[in-house]
Order: sequence, then C-alpha cells, then structure tokens
Amino acid sequence: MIPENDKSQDEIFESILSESLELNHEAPDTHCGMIAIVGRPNVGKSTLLNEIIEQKVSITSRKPQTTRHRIMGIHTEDKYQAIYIDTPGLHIDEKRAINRLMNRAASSSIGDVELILFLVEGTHWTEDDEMVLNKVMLSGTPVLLVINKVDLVKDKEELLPHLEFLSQKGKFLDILPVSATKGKNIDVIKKHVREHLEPCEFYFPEDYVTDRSMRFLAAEIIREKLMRFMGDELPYSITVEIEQFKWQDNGVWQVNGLILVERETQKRMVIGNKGEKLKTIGREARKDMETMLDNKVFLELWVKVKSGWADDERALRSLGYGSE
Ligand SMILES: Nc1nc2c(ncn2[C@@H]2O[C@H](COP(=O)(O)OP(=O)(O)OP(=O)(O)O)[C@@H](O)[C@H]2O)c(=O)[nH]1
Repeated sequence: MIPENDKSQDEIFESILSESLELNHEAPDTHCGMIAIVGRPNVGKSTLLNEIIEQKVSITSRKPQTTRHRIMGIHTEDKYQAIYIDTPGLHIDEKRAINRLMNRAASSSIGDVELILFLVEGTHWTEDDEMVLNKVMLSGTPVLLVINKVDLVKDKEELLPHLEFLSQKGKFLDILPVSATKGKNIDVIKKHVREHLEPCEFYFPEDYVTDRSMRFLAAEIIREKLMRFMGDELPYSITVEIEQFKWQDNGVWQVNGLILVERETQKRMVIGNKGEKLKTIGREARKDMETMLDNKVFLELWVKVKSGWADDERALRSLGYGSE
C-alpha cells in the first residue's frame, strides 16, 4: 500500500529512531530496522530496492543520477520489517547546486542505520566508489559489500581477482555478487538484513511498501518516462511538479503534471514533433499510474521554462529538494 500524503522525511527518521530506542527494553517479538543502500550513480540501487520489496517504488533508468530524493522501501515478512533507504548516487562533482543537495541527502542516510548495503558494479572500481567507501567506513555501521550486475561479467573468472582486490579495501560483513535484474542472490541479502534487525514494534503497517505518497510517486513516474523516452537529449536538470492529484466524482483520478525545463529549446525537445514525444511520455506514465492506483487516471502534462533553477539552491528547496 502507498500512503496518500507525505510525512516529512526528518519526522519519519526521528520517530523511528526514538521508538526503537524506547521499545528496545520491552523486547517485543517483532524485529525492525533501517538499511541504507548507497553507491555511486547508476550502479543499480533503485533496481535492487524494487527487487527486494517486489514492487516498484523507486524509478530507474540507464542514465546516472535518476534518483534525486531519499525514498524508503518497506519490506515486511513474518515478524521482520526492514526499512530500506534508497539514496541518490554519491559522486565527486559537487559544482552544481542540485549535486550538492543530492550528495547531502545521500550522506545523511548513512548515520543511524543498522546496516549499509554498499553497491558497486561488475569488475569496475572508480574514484566515486572510493569516495563512497571512505564515507561508509567512517560511519562505523556494519557494511555488506554488494557487487551488482554480475550478469554482465562474461568471464566469471574475472570476478575472483576482483573479489580479492575488494576484500583489501576494508572490513565488510561479506562481499556478495548479485544481479538485481535477474534476482540473483537477493535472498542472501535479505538473510543478512534479517540478522541485523533489532527487536521493535513495526513502524509501518504491514501492507505499506513505501513512506512516499501517491502524489510523489506520480511525479517520479513522469520523470522516469522522460528519462526513458528522451535518451541522451534529456536536459539533466529537468524536474516535475504535480499541480493537481484529485479523485473525481466520475471515478477517475485527475493528475496534472508540470514539467520544468531550463530553456525554450529543451521545451521543444520534450514536446517533440507535433507533440508526439509528450504524448508518448504521457501515455506511458498514465499506464504506470493506473497500475499503481489500480484505477483509471486522466493525466494532463504541461511543459514550462524555468530558467537557471538547477543552480539556485533556494529554487530547488521550493521544489522539495534538500528539505529531507
Ligand atoms: N545488466 C544489469 N543491469 C542492471 C542491474 N541492476 C541495474 N541495472 C541497470 O542499471 C541502470 C541503473 O539502474 P538504477 O537502479 O537506476 O541505478 P541507481 O544506482 O539507482 O542510479 P542513480 O539513480 O543514478 O543513483 C538501469 O538501466 C538498470 O536496468 C543488473 O543486475 N544487471
């Protein structure tokens, strides 16, 4: 289930922490805890989260920096509730305001969790991986190193020296090769996670899969389709606001989305020849929203130029970035 309204992320964090502190001494027979999923952009953090909770709550794409917000995915099974925090990819380039805010959102998730899933990819190791490694090691939290996308490693023998190389990088609970898209070794991740959950009352009702509202997820769905259908021509700084999200008397959800771009030329690209591109984006987004809401949706999209917003921290805050 998906809640209708967003609570502030800080509110949720605070109450989970204080409740688990208060309840620890009563030792209930349920267990819960928070797990941060961290890694550089594009290693597959959101794909892994969706695979673990078996539902799509975090958008994914081939383009780095798809995830811009901190999102919680909730997985409840038997007496265990694991609250996963999907974070924007951590990376070194902090020049633009949006990058600084995304890095802050990711870094603040690393403290105060029971376990960190540190994701890397195949047999690569980059400067950004090194930067993430330093941050997670400083946190003092147990770290499970997850090597994602092993399905892409043709010669599996190449993995062995890489595993050896990674084991020299720090003290990890385990180093686990997985494939998020093929569902390989996901059960082993879940087993590690269970072992780190503390006795506490469930924070979320058992049928919740995310802390985010339907309105927020609707904006994310539109952003995902923009990324999918615009490929490399997509303006990096594009953003989406939901102006209306309303249940209509005729039994349909009315959703009005505003797509903000930085330049007139970008607006023309999003709209496409005779409006074709925007129509495709709208059609595909509507289908996903109908699956999410299990109901008919009427979706209207507009594109508007809002110049220079990606460099302006204040404007970003007004759009909800950095307030988490
Ligand atoms: N082959 C393969 N591709 C994967 C796997 N996991 C993720 N991908 C692909 O990698 C790309 C990036 O995945 P995301 O889940 O968006 O990555 P992310 O780490 O959340 O990215 P950011 O939002 O940039 O931080 C997508 O095209 C995924 O389909 C995997 O196990 N195997």
